Amino acid sequence: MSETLTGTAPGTPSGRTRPGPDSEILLDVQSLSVDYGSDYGPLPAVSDVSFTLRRGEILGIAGESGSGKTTLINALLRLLRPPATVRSGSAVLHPSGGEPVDLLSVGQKRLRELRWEHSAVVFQSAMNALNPVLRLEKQFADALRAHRKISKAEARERSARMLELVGIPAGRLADYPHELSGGMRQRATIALALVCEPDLLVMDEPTTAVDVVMQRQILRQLIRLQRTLGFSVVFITHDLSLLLETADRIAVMYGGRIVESGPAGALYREPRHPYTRGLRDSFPPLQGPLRKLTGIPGTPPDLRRLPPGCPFEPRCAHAVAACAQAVPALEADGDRLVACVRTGELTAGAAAPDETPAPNNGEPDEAS
Ligand SMILES: Nc1ncnc2c1ncn2[C@@H]1O[C@H](COP(=O)(O)OP(=O)(O)OP(=O)(O)O)[C@@H](O)[C@H]1O
Repeated sequence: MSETLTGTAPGTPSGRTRPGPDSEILLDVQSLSVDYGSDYGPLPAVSDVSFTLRRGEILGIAGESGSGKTTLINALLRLLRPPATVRSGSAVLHPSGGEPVDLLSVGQKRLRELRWEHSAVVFQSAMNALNPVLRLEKQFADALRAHRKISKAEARERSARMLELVGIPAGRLADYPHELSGGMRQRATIALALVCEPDLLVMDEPTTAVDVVMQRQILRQLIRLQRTLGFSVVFITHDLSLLLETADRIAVMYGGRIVESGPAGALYREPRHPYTRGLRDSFPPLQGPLRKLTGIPGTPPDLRRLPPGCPFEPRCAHAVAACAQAVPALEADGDRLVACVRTGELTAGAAAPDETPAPNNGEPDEAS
């Protein structure tokens, strides 16, 4: 199902103008499924995922470890390696000034042109993404001059501007990565990804390796950069609270599927899928009063033995017989899309959890 959310508020907590439903679409992902080949047969790591990303929009994708987030973005970036196979789907990028292109099937030559110029990525291990034996200036210039016909002086000037945009003095271009502090290296990595001013920035847990204070600084910086340069972001994390202040919309993944998506603030404050609620209550909020952290009982699903119905059913305190029978469709529910047969009842507060939830192992599990 295509995600066409309406009713998003015009502003965000950060003061950015949130792209509305009429904003131009940058990326249109439809029915994407990815399997890993194994001795047990194909393991469905991503199943029937659809979403759209608008120009200037920040989309957060949240879910526990193993929910399929990295596989999803690796498919979009064409970084999947065997035994992974894209089983079906399309991911059409509308690059500025160019023809729409399906990232899943485009030829290698065009793909190389699109990288850096139209899409860039910051990985989990952002700290190690810089080449330790090259000064920053050389790394920035190499990226720029591979894609733009510009002089050395122009490349230096652009690199300096980009570094300054992330709060690093231009003079540090002469430094080697080890001469920067951890937070600076992280920000330099983001600046490098953005040096060719791409339309799309994909970030896979970019703040995992830094402390909470640094996390917030980097996220604020990201929002400032987004406001200045106007790119779109797909931001992946296991911590829903990180997305509250950063993302315009959030999609929550479980067992390879999107189980809920909607405007970030509303989804965080009033989650409709029981898994979204469990994920939210697994991490302390970045701001506001502390909540009791409850975690989610049980463990994420084993892809070799997915239940026939809702993948979350074995861990869900609200599960009823119908939940075990068929995978619920992702359906519109006001400002959201939710894949839960009980969404109406749960939203109205009519349903109490069953007396005895049936988690896999009965132990609270850290959602990470
Ligand atoms: N090379 C592989 N071969 C087989 N299965 C894999 C492979 N890589 C990932 N998987 C499985 O695919 C599923 C999705 O993994 P993926 O890394 O995409 O999830 P994730 O949500 O990004 O988790 P994390 O936050 O830990 O990276 C998991 O069950 C994982 O075990």
